[in-house]
Amino acid sequence: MEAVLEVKAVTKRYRSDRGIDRVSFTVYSGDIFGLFGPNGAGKTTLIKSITGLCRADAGQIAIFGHSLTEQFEQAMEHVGCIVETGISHDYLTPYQNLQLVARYYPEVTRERIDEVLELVGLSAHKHEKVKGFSSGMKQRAALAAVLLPKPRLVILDEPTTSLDIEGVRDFRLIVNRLAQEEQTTFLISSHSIHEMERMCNRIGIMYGGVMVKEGLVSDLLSDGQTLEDVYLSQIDQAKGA
Ligand SMILES: Nc1ncnc2c1ncn2[C@@H]1O[C@H](COP(=O)(O)OP(=O)(O)OP(=O)(O)O)[C@@H](O)[C@H]1O
Repeated sequence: MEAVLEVKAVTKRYRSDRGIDRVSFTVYSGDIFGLFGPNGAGKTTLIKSITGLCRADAGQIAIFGHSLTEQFEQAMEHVGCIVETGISHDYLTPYQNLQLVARYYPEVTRERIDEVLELVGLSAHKHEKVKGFSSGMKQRAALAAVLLPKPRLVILDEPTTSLDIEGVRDFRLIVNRLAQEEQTTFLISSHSIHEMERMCNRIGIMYGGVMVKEGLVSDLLSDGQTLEDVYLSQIDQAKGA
């Protein structure tokens, strides 16, 4: 199994003395990796460190075998990410937004733009300005832009926050479909284990800046436990430690 993302002993401390401490984990090709933890656990800090939006104080990160610090461009070449808010221009339509993104990728065709709009469920709205969209529709438009060049690793920070129940279900279907049809690997953070339970094959649980548990969902579940049981018992243990 190919290691797509290797994170080794990554530490990032803010001036507040909070942050993340010696976080290590690996995401393998084809994984849908769910990164869970309560507010302030360090998920966004970890994702920002992985995507180069903030510089880790210590540790190593490699993506597709390329060091993030020494070979940033190669490391990020096949990565698509949305951290905090996705980028889409409000005064343009989703179609025009995708045309803009496509200018950076000569291999992206008009058919691919239509395919991605269909995938995220925006075909019927592709010629309406993003300005009038609900936050869930804006999230779909941002996701379309990330998926356009067929990234091999997609990193999403809290992608389901503005989605309604149907939107969460659609998101899950999109992720599963891409994992199967385009062999896309995912790293997705969330505080809602319910939403991700049916999607992830591997999870990491963070608390207080530390990765308290990590592994295959199939290994973590035993004796009829749900992922929520595993999550809550890990958080309780970490609180008591
Ligand atoms: N720019 C910053 N300066 C100082 N402290 C920060 C900064 N960003 C985050 N922190 C602190 O670092 C810790 C981890 O925050 P982070 O945003 O990574 O957590 P999170 O798991 O993503 O939380 P949430 O689920 O609420 O988004 C928190 O205690 C937070 O207060």
